[in-house]
Amino acid sequence: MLELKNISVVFNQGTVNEKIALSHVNLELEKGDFVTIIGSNGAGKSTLFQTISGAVEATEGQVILNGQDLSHMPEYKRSRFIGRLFQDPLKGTAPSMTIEENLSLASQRGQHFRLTLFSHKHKQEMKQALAELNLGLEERLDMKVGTLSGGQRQALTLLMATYVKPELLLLDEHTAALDPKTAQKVLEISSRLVEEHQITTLMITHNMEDALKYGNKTMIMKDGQVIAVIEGDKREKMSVEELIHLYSSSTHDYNDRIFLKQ
Ligand SMILES: Nc1ncnc2c1ncn2[C@@H]1O[C@H](COP(=O)(O)OP(=O)(O)OP(=O)(O)O)[C@@H](O)[C@H]1O
Repeated sequence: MLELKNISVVFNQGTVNEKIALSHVNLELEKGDFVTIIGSNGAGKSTLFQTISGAVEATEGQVILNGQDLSHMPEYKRSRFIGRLFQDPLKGTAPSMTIEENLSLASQRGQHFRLTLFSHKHKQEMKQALAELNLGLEERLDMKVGTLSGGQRQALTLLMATYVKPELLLLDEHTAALDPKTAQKVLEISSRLVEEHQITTLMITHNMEDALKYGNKTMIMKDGQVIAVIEGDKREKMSVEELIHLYSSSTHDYNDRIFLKQ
């Protein structure tokens, strides 16, 4: 489904500022896999997402999705079938447009955008999808998105990213800027949407509990490399303490956000 073949990313190659952000990363995912990614600061997690989404071109290696080599495809073309959410709830939605207008744009992913409002049937479908978020947004279609709270906005962004099912969804610490209660709610919505629609998903998190609670695989990164992928029985039985132990053997940076949170 998603194959990363020997991906390396070197920034400022050949200069004094040369930085190897990813080094020979290999990964093979099945359709519907939901992988949580943890790793110390600077491990290369965001660079990995940048490389998959096309914001950064790999220095070496290939990104293959459903058999198609995306390595040289520009980011805007990949965005037709790769959804991405960021930490900042302000990204991903248009604040001066209404909820309905934002969802109208999301429903046209991969087509030429036209700002058309929904037919009655589509409106009902949209209301149903909003109702499933359980945030009361289905009664506020005319509300400007800029007036929503961070959690509501991130849940809406999530709905928009999955409204037309993407082939791959990248969640880049998308709940890190929310308060803990709202973060859990948005994570639960994420997990439900991903499972319902069987969307292959990668999620970066600094929360070890969430890394084990959500998804079916957990990947640990260090110094630009994938050092472990935990899955199956081993993952089922793994406690947060064991994961922290495994993780801590990969980093000695005790200013790392994971340690500061425990
Ligand atoms: N555009 C860039 N130019 C030069 N170096 C970069 C660039 N982007 C990232 N890096 C470096 O590459 C390494 C990996 O960075 P990356 O942001 O991918 O790590 P991360 O695992 O997402 O870290 P964090 O958890 O702190 O966000 C870091 O050393 C970073 O400083």
